[in-house]
Amino acid sequence: MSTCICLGPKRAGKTHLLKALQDPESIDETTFSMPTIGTGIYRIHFPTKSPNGDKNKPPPSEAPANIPHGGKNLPKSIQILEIGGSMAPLWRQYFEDVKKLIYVVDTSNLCQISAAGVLFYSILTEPRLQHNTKILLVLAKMDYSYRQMRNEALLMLQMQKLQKQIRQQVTIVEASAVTKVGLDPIYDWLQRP
Ligand SMILES: Nc1nc2c(ncn2[C@@H]2O[C@H](COP(=O)(O)OP(=O)(O)OP(=O)(O)O)[C@@H](O)[C@H]2O)c(=O)[nH]1
Repeated sequence: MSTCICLGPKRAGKTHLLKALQDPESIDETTFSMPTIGTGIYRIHFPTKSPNGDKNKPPPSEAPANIPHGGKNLPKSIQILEIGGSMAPLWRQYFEDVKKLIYVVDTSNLCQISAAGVLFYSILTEPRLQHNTKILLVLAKMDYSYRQMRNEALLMLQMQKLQKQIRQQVTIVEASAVTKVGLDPIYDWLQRP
């Protein structure tokens, strides 16, 4: 059963982002990710916070399944299924029992964004994703983009109009796999029940 899936157009930055979430040190500006043909599975371990607020990333082998946190058991890790951009015509096959959906858009490529918005809209209106699916929109490659790009990207995605037409609450995070901007809010979103 797929509980968390990651989608987005070709070369949007999904693999890079998931690798950076797995191991932030594994990605820098020289790293190249091959296009994902089919799907890929990533297990992401959440960084632990020490009492003084510092974050440590335990090696996966040391990570227990769950940790108590404020009286609740928050997951210690999550498995994410990445579906390659070249699989867009087949995305629908993966929409059963999805609890969390990450949609990645390349903010440095404004030519791609309108098409990315159309695909995003078709995902958000999918009946199987109406009730229990939480949505995260990642504005990726922010290290490439200038500050204003976030607003342009949201304009081109027609987010304001979209939010009025859909039932789901969409969380938006700006991120870069290279500078690691945005990784913390993504960990938080992934860890939240
Ligand atoms: N500067 C910068 N480049 C990035 C970043 N993320 C991805 N890239 C570049 O974009 C290329 C494509 O990224 P991928 O992560 O492979 O894209 P994808 O969405 O998995 O693509 P598909 O496998 O085709 O679906 C990478 O090889 C990097 O060169 C980022 O945060 N910053």
